[in-house]
Formats: sequence, C-alpha cells, structure tokens
Amino acid sequence: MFVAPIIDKPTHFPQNMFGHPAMKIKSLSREQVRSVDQQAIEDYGISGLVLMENAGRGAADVIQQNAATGRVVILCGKGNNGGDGYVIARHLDLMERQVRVVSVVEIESLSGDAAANAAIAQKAELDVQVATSAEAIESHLHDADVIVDCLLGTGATGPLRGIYADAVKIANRTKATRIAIDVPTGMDVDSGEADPHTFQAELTITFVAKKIGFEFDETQSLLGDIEVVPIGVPRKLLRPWVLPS
Ligand SMILES: NC(=O)C1=CN([C@@H]2O[C@H](COP(=O)(O)OP(=O)(O)OC[C@H]3O[C@@H](n4cnc5c(N)ncnc54)[C@H](O)[C@@H]3O)[C@@H](O)[C@H]2O)[C@@H](O)CC1
Ligand SMILES: [K+]
Repeated sequence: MFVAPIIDKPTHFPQNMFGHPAMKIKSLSREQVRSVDQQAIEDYGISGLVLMENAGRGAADVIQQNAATGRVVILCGKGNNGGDGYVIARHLDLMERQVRVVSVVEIESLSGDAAANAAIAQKAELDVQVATSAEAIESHLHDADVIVDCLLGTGATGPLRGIYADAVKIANRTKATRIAIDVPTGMDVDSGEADPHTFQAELTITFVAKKIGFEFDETQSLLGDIEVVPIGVPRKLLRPWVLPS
C-alpha cells in the first residue's frame, strides 16, 4: 500500500492556503496599496493581468472554502475591482459552481485589464448579464445563494453614485451570503467611513494587505471575517511594511 510521505512543512511560518509563508504585513492606506500595485507593474514588470489573475484565483479559492455550495452571483462595476469579478467567475466555473456575473455598467464602458477579463468571460460563454436598472439587478439576484461584491474597490471616491447604491441596497436586502472583494463597496479604505448603503459582508477578501480603514470598530460589522490574499507582489516591494513574525 502506498503511504504518502509526511512533508515536513516549515513550522516556523504561519502557512496560508497557498502553502507559502504568510508574511504579516501592516495595514496599508489606499495610496500605499495602489502604489504597490503600480510599482509591481511599472518597476517589476508584472502585468496587471497577472496581478488580477492572482487576485481572482485566490479569491475564488477563499469563496469555495467559505461558501462551498449554491449559486454565486458576482456584481461587477466598471473598474479593476469589477475585473476581479470576471476572473473569480472563470475560476468558480472551473470548480463547477453555478456562477452568474451581473455588470451594472455596459461592458463596452470597461477598459484595460477589466475589459480583457470581461471579454474572456464572454468568449468562455460564462453567464454574463448587464443590468443597469434596479429592477434588472433585482431580477438577477433573487436566486443567489452567495453574492460577491466586485462593484468598487480602492478606486472608489465619495458617496455611492446611482446604480452602485441601488445594487448594494438590493444585495443587502437578500438572504444570500455576502462576500466583499478588496473592500465592501461604500466603505472608505482609509477612514473606514461607510456610506449609508455600504455592502454588508460576512466575509471580506482583501488583496496584498488589510486596509487601514478596516481597523475601526464601526467597520467590523460591515467587513465580517477578513482574509488577505497575496497577488504575487514581490516581498522586496512589501519589505517596508512586513511585521516581525
Ligand atoms: N493591477 C491592479 O492595480 C490590481 C487591482 N486590483 C483590483 O482593482 C481595484 C482597483 O481598481 P480601480 O482603480 O479600477 O478602481 P475600482 O475598480 O474601485 O473602480 C473605480 C471606478 O468606479 C467609479 N467610481 C469611483 N467612485 C465611485 C462612486 N462613489 N460611485 C460610483 N462609481 C464610482 C470610477 O469611474 C472609477 O473608475 C482594487 O480594489 C482591486 O480589487 C486587483 O485586481 C489587483 C491588481
Ligand atoms: K468591492
């Protein structure tokens, strides 16, 4: 009988699900995390598509671990937070989950890495719907067991506008499990200030590091549990913020 060898993983580092040491990193500000992404792209030559793929793949794994059954509906906005949603959809589909993407903007209004991943999702014939009215969004959320918030991430500025506020209100009214990607839509990543219609998450999957706005008491009820997903940014780039393990 074949007995699998015991792989003696290094025990001195807390292992995260990706099997590599999960460095403890300080909470970062909006400006810091956006500049880390930019430096990874401009100074290290890591394509934004690779960062987005790592983000979406990692988030899909965490979703599968925390909400392993039922239909997943991913609400996507116009920016790269929305782009993450198309990557998440592709990887959940590969896990044979029922997945629907609901874009609250016309797909043609997307650009860059988000547009690239929306096009891949459509070519892959994933279930991608465009819903630019509250009624249309409602029609696509009624049968959701899990709702993933890919509406706004670190690019959000000011109070929620228009269809984004509608989408969050409708999502908050459902019985579905709600999972926020990078930051719950409506929350300011720096101040923790929350729009009256902030996405109420049971779980927030955030990239690279926690955000400084996550440290305030009043934001805990909107964040739920927090999981940090590494997206391949080199350790050297994160060195200024690594905490002693
Ligand atoms: N290459 C990268 O920089 C990566 C970015 N990632 C994702 O990209 C996100 C940042 O993406 P973006 O910078 O495109 O920004 P967002 O995806 O947060 O979207 C911002 C867009 O939404 C609109 N908007 C801003 N505030 C609004 C408001 N209050 N109401 C309505 N619309 C509003 C603006 O048109 C803006 O273009 C991160 O949070 C993360 O999820 C990850 O994929 C990791 C890699
Ligand atoms: K979000």
